[in-house]
Amino acid sequence: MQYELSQTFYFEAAHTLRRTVDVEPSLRIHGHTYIAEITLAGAPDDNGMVVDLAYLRRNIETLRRELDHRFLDEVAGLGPATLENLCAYIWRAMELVYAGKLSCVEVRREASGDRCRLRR
Ligand SMILES: Nc1nc2c(c(=O)[nH]1)N=C([C@H](O)[C@H](O)COP(=O)(O)OP(=O)(O)OP(=O)(O)O)CN2
Ligand SMILES: [Zn+2]
Repeated sequence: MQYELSQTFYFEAAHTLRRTVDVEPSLRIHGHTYIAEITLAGAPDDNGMVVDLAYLRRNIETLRRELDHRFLDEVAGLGPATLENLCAYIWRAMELVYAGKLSCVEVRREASGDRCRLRR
């Protein structure tokens, strides 16, 4: 039996974006509230847990500090601060800790209804 265990967190950050539409406002520094969700999949251990959520929250907090109240253009390794690249960045960070168990990373902006999911 496969279980999916998720934890959601948010971060607020600024960025610019090079685009072919809305060129000028996108190049201006602006901010978003991002909501991210990390999903781990697997079978429960003898304690009945896929992973202990307390550890997952600790690892997320380390990652959150790299993104919250940051200018995303300056975050090393992120690239253009799109939802796609944020999913990839979070995936790489979580994959280091939860290698075989990481199943999905989602990043969304509720204000505009934008959402991106990266799955194994
Ligand atoms: N494929 C993607 N396209 C776009 C992304 C993205 O992450 N992936 N991101 C953006 C922008 O960050 C942008 O600020 C959102 O712009 P837009 O869709 O034009 O909407 P608003 O400017 O109205 O957004 P507000 O959040 O309401 O300011 C664009 N495209
Ligand atoms: Zn933006």
